[in-house]
Amino acid sequence: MVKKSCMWKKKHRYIQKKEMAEEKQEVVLFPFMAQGHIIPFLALAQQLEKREKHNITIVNTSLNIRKLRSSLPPNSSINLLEIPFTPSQHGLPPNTENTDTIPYKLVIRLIQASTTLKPAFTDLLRNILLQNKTHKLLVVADFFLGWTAAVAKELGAFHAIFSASGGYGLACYCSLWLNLPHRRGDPTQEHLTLPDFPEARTIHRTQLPTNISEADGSDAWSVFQHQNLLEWVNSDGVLFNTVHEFDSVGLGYFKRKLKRPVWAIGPLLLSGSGSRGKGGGINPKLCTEWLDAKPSKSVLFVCFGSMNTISASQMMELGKALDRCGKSFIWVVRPPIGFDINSEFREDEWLPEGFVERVRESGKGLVVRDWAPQVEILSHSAVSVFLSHCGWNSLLESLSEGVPILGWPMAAEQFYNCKLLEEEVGVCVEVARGKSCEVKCEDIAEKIDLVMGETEKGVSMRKKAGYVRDLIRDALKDEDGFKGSSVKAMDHFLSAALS
Ligand SMILES: O=c1ccn([C@@H]2O[C@H](COP(=O)(O)OP(=O)(O)O[C@H]3O[C@H](CO)[C@@H](O)[C@H](O)[C@H]3O)[C@@H](O)[C@H]2O)c(=O)[nH]1
Repeated sequence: MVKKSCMWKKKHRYIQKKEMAEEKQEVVLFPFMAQGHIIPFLALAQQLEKREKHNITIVNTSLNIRKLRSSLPPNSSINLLEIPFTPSQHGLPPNTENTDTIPYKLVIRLIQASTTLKPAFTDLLRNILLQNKTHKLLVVADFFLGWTAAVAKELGAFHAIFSASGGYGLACYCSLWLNLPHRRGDPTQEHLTLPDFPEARTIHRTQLPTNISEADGSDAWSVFQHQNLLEWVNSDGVLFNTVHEFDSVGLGYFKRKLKRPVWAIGPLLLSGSGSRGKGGGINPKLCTEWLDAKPSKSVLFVCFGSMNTISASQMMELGKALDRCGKSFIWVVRPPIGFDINSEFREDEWLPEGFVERVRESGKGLVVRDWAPQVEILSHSAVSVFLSHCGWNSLLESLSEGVPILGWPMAAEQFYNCKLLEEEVGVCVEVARGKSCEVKCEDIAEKIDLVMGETEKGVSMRKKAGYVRDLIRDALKDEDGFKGSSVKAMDHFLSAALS
């Protein structure tokens, strides 16, 4: 009898819980299939989970869902839903479901292929709506998935674009796509201005990513970007993984263009990056132990994000520069451009002679293959400066810890992220530009010395980076009745989505 009543209570509690869950607003998050996009989406999901007012579902293709599952704690209430996708139907190698396994030139194919997910995504949303009593659905989708806005609109759901990039960088990038072409006509015209974003002042031709400098409006990238940006007008607003205090100019561009609200809710940061990427690399514990043995603010961290790499000659010069400047470093390496990104790393061929043994024996450096626990590294007190490709997540992770940046932008909006942080915020020095520029080891070493040493520039950058770290912490503060700008923006966004 006792057993029976216990079972009844359990069942009753289960039904109650289920009913409560059904009354919550459904939130469907749909990142583009790239680590630099999935990671901040996951951080957003975790932040919404804490509010306990939503049923949260992340949608993606099966391999990405598998990876996401392994990075969620077992007690997480976040649902993961697979959407069918067959890479070979789109001319992609088998198992290509994420930009981290393909060379940059195939990225556009994956982007184009993502538009074919529309029918399956529509069915998935319909099913979620059918199962939810409140019929309240909020869809948050990646800026590359503009087509999802029309789908949400048709189903009566609230839709927001989520940008994993910052406002300023994305404003320059979008403006360039909207004002094509930029191919070299007059060779004396080295500088461009953006007609709808004059705040960026001038952009040098070398700051154009290859796909933009070659675009003529009819190539695959142009066609996609144009269509995608047009679709944004169907959305109810744009969420940015950024901080209003240092990115208001770029955010203003989108308010003006779209006449929609824009919410700066960042930085959305995930910890435990060791388990969220491709794996391999280095054991995070080993990495921390190595850093523990280093003096405070003495280590340079070098990493170019989840999908970029440099040319073989640039890699060689960077290796020589690290040798020459004598600073301690952690360098995440992957095969240079033109070689299979998933192949063995040939240190004898791509790095200076004896480099790996030399740094291992002297204890000066750690050369990590493929993937390192970046967030943990940047938060270690031994780290002084981050040599980065200026992907927006990397920059936010660095600035959240007050670590200044040596910028080596390579693609997409990275050139303008670097420009913002160098020209407007003062926490970055550009060390090189692009994946094909000629670099000299002595120039790189000189810049490393400049920012890591006790130079006027180095001291000022470190001071400013500390100031930006405090700004970021304030933006995220939610205590004693004080709400920082990013917390407030999240509140405003959610109340708009519910109303
Ligand atoms: O060894 C590594 C390499 C990367 N990461 C993580 O991977 C993410 C990389 O993101 P990001 O720095 O933004 O670089 P990308 O992967 O290149 O990001 C793409 O997406 C970004 C957000 O839209 C854009 O700013 C970039 O231009 C675009 O290349 C970060 O969270 C890193 O912490 C690691 O944890 N370990």
